[in-house]
Amino acid sequence: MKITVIGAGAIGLLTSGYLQKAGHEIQLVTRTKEQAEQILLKGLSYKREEETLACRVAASPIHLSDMNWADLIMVTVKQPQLPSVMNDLKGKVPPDTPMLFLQNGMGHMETIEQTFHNPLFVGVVTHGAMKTSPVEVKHTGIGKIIVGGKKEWQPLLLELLTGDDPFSIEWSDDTTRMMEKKLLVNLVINPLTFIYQVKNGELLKDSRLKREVYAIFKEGASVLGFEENAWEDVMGIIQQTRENQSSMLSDRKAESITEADAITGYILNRAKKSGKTCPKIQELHDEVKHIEGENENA
Ligand SMILES: NC(=O)C1=CN([C@@H]2O[C@H](COP(=O)(O)OP(=O)(O)OC[C@H]3O[C@@H](n4cnc5c(N)ncnc54)[C@H](OP(=O)(O)O)[C@@H]3O)[C@@H](O)[C@H]2O)C=CC1
Ligand SMILES: CC(C)(CO)C(=O)C(=O)O
Repeated sequence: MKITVIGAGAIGLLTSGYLQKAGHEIQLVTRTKEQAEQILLKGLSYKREEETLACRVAASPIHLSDMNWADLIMVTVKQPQLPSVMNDLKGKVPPDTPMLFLQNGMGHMETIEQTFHNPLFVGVVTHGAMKTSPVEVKHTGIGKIIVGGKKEWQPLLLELLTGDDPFSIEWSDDTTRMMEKKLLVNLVINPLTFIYQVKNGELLKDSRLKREVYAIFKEGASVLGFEENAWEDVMGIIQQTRENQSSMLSDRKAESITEADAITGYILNRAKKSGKTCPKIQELHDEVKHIEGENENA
């Protein structure tokens, strides 16, 4: 399958590497001309434990990329970058080209559906990935990608779902629940790792942090309607990605806008609609926004 991956960050580089290895042809779309040139010159490499895998992929900056080439377009930019990417893609993607969106958080698909009437898919990623240079990514935690969309479009994605271990892609018939489960994970991990500037695994090592993790889990699970047994799943993903620097902590280090509005902000809105209060999540949200504001003004 010919796949255009938009966003050559941690997830874009990781998925491009593994999908190319699984036999797909990749066009990697960057924001800058400089990154595309480096990828063309050096290829990309993805590192898992002691093993480094390298591959060659096509690359071009978004304003020069051909959106007619691919059988599938995967969008792996972060939530705050989606509006600009959507704007760049408007009128350029053929109406029957399937598009798969792999963002953390919720709320984005409603906006995307208003602009694109293509076969749309949404996915969640539980891998840990850290970009270590414009052409290199470290696979810091093995998870999976779960995707979903309208059932009648599932056959379109079947070819993609044949990814090799440890890069498996699964289909979900219930995208809302799939996204809510991932939202609960990000709610618990991302803001705390951002605030305390620790790797995911530290959340389980430090007893004070673990208590905070549980308090956030309780509030989030109540808003999203999860039972106590969801705790095990959340713990499992923290454990799997213990060596990862969460994507929100990466934002702090890069002084970029975070995905807080689509994670803590989304939960707070949803709680408000159902008359619930989430003091702990409110506190976290305010703290992340405060630090983000300080970075912006620096
Ligand atoms: N990293 C992780 O471990 C995980 C991340 N996720 C989620 O996956 C999504 C992607 O995250 P991640 O890969 O970490 O993020 P990164 O910030 O590493 O990557 C985003 C990439 O998008 C690029 N980009 C921004 N604007 C444009 C544009 N207009 N055109 C083309 N490219 C653009 C950025 O380029 P530039 O750098 O030049 O600005 C950057 O390379 C997020 O929603 C995140 O929450 C989910 C699970 C795990
Ligand atoms: C899976 C996890 C928690 C990995 O760190 C992630 O989604 C993120 O960093 O945003």
